[in-house]
Amino acid sequence: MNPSSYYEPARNRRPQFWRLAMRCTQIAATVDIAFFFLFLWLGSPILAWINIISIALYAGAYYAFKYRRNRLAVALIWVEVLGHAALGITMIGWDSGFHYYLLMFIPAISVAASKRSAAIALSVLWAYYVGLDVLMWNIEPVQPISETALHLVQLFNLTVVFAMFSYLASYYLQMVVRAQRKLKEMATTDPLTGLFNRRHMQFLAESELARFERSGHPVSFLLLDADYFKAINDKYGHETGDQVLVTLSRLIRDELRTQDLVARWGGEEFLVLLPDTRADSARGIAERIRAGLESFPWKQVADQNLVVTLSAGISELREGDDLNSVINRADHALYRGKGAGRNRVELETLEVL
Ligand SMILES: Nc1nc2c(ncn2[C@@H]2O[C@H](COP(=O)(O)OP(=O)(O)OP(=O)(O)O)[C@@H](O)[C@H]2O)c(=O)[nH]1
Repeated sequence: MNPSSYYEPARNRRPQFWRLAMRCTQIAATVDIAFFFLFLWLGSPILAWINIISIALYAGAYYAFKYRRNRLAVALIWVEVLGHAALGITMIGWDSGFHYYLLMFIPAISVAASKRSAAIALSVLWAYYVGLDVLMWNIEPVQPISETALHLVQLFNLTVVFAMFSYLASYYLQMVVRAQRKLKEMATTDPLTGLFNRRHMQFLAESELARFERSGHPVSFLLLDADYFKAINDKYGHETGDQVLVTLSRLIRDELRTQDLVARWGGEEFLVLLPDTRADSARGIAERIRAGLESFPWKQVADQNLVVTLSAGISELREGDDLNSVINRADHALYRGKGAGRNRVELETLEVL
């Protein structure tokens, strides 16, 4: 158990699991309604009325879950499944297949309980299952039904358990896929701007470098840095600063093609990788971004006086380059632009090579 979940109340942990448990109580109650009619039809009114008790227990469990009394809900489900299995088996025999339902607890226990509690609960479940089996070797069913009817009940139970296991498996698969997607998103994107984060951009850029080595297609890099961003934060506050960064990211993204990659490289610094683009064309793109920012109605974000500009440095990948060298050249060009008064786009120069 990790420390954060230790301090969380048990009922708040794994909400998807409890939602699934609620859905299962609904399904189980529906199955018991079907059982009620099946046993009436088979001429076993006692077994039919046992299902009414089961439906009441599932209804109780459903409302207990709804009002977050999860412990009570789980207790009611245990009572129902253990009781129903024992009654069904002792009344009409082991071949009725009521014991299959006990197996449904195995994944549920493993997911919901801590390791130690799961080990205890699974041992108790195993003992109960085996105990019922041994008992039925030694006694005859109390209210036997015809062999055909017994077969019918077994088929029904088997089908329900198959369907429920399939449903649980697909639900868990869905949950795992969703969690994986979320984790991937968290590992690769910057939470504020939604752009790639620095680490993921490094990974993507390395692949572009490898592609360049194979194909020799041109690749350009733009390093963009907001001007006087500290002053924006100081004057308008950090929250407005954040909004400026979000808007800036959107404006940059809007000027790029789908194959271009853009990342938040640092606090107020962005790196754009332009595949199949020469430095001259990259300059045009950077100019468009710069001009777009200049003409953007920033008063939407803060007040009338907010002005946001950026400086950009450009480099083009050359043979023998690694990621550091090509970004370094863009960085030098960027700081030449800063030194020359900001709100400028500068190309790399040969002396930095
Ligand atoms: N609001 C906000 N500010 C940030 C974030 N990340 C970095 N900053 C701020 O960005 C500012 C960058 O300041 P500097 O590096 O001095 O650069 P600058 O003020 O833009 O000056 P020049 O780059 O020289 O034009 C710092 O005050 C950082 O605190 C962020 O996520 N949100």
